[in-house]
Amino acid sequence: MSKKTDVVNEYTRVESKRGLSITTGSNRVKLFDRRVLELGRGEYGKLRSVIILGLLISFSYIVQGLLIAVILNGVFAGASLRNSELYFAAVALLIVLRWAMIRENDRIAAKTASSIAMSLRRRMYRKLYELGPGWVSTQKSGVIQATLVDGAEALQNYYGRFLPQVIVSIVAGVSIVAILLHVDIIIGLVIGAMMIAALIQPIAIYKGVGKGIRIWFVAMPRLFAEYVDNIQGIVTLKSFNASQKQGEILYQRTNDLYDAEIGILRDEILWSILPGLVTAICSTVAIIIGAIRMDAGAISAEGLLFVLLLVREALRPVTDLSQIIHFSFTGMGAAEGVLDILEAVPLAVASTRTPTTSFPPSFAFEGVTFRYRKTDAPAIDNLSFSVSPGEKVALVGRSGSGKTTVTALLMRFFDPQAGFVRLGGEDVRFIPADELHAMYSIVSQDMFLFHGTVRENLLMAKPTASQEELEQAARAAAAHKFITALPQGYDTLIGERGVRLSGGERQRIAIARAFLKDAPILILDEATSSVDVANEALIRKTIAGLARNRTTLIISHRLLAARDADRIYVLEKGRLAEAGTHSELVGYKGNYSALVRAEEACI
Ligand SMILES: Nc1ncnc2c1ncn2[C@@H]1O[C@H](COP(=O)(O)OP(=O)(O)OP(=O)(O)O)[C@@H](O)[C@H]1O
Repeated sequence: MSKKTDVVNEYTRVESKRGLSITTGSNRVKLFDRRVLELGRGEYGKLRSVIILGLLISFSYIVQGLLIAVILNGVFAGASLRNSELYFAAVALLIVLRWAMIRENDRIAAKTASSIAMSLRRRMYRKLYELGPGWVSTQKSGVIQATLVDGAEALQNYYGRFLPQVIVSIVAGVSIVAILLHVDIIIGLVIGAMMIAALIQPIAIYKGVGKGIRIWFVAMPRLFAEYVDNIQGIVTLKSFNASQKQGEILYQRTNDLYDAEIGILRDEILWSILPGLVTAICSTVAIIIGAIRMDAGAISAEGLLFVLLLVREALRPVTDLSQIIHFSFTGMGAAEGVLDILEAVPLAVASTRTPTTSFPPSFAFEGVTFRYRKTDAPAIDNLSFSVSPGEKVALVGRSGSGKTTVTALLMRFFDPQAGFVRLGGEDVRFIPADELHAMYSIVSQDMFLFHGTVRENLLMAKPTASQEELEQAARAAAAHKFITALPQGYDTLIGERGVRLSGGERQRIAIARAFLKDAPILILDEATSSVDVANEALIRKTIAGLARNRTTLIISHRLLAARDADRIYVLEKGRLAEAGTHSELVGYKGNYSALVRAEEACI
């Protein structure tokens, strides 16, 4: 498949997913869309000052035209220029006032536009948080970033500049036509019709530009996502010497973007020539019609003068609008990505039932079946198991057997297609997300440390913790010693993803966070997988302390970690294959004992 076909197909796929008219081949012109207008509902209050100033600026041009017509009428009537001094002063004052209003309008419009972008980003961020890791994991992080940054920026101009100008142009245009109709009905009608024609011409070339911009909004996030992937995976790329192949993909994505941009540029050149041409044609037609009407005795010479001065002003709102109409194309292109996020449906809102009556709580899966996507084989298949309050249970099984998916369902990042996940006997769907998440402390193989100090990363688990509490948790996690050896101790910056710490050190900070959170259920998902043998012994000891008085779920494909559990559940392709203690399962000679033999053979 050629590169260009590829991006167009991707574009078509995205468009068709969104049910846009463009895939039907109709290329329907859209400068407004109900969903996009509704999306900006919270922002419209901010536009009031921009619209009022815009109208004042437009009306200042009309009044200026009227004043000049009066002055010129006086001159033609043989009156002394001295009689017009007041009018000259009024024109000068108008020009100064308008200059001040234009400056103020630019300032307010820029401020309003960036406040809209900020507000859209906040809304998207809140929505992403509400959608949670389940939804986010189905998207490319680069695409989300591009939508948050570029999508919001394109829409800020749509709401902050294009929409106010539409209102100003309509009100000013209609007012001028009303005045012209009052002077002469034929001239009013002709100028009105020409104004509509002048407005339609940029929309007519929307077909090309609009589609180009929409393609750009597919090509750009794809390129961005590719860059993010490559930067995040730079170590892997280097170690596999795969940078050339990835470079070719990047080159292709850049070319897609280049093609889209060249297409837009080509249409834009045509579009930038047209407004001037249309203004010249309209003015000429107005002169001809005005002369004909004067010849027919319908209007006076003064009336014609007034009409000619007003025609220029009649076209100003239209040309002002043509100059920024591209904001509507980019806005509509960007809106789709923003709407994808804001209209995504989160899991149904929970009621406010109390999660559990006993501490530590029990939890259970009852006939749970879950597929990540409709067509996928189930990751969890009719799974039932329970964990009693304070019990330490291990979930083991081969890679891909569904262990981590069990955690995701417990945390309600996804809802199962069948069955129930219960916490303290309560269906997790009825427990408010905050309360549900407060029940778990998770230590997993890939704990995320944010760019910030050790202290900030620890406080995430308990923002009100004192230094003493931090140190107590760090000691319990065998982390205090290495933290104090860092250049600034607890105030040491540990960088994005904690890159300045070793895997074992990161893991111990994650365990300290779990100590601080002090939640009644502890989930250990391959908690010791990224540490060396000496550290593993240390961490296993700290984890044993952490598990005391908590309901604990140990997820591991290494059986050493599961050996001491009160009960072991063995998963096989998302189903429960065996259950029992270590000695019972070894004696049973099923999957578990096969895993034990395999592990012993490796050692
Ligand atoms: N986000 C996802 N989208 C689609 N399929 C997924 C996703 N995450 C996991 N799967 C699939 O679901 C199944 C269970 O995966 P899961 O990560 O729960 O297994 P696991 O037992 O924890 O594996 P491991 O021990 O390797 O971590 C696998 O077939 C996996 O490919």
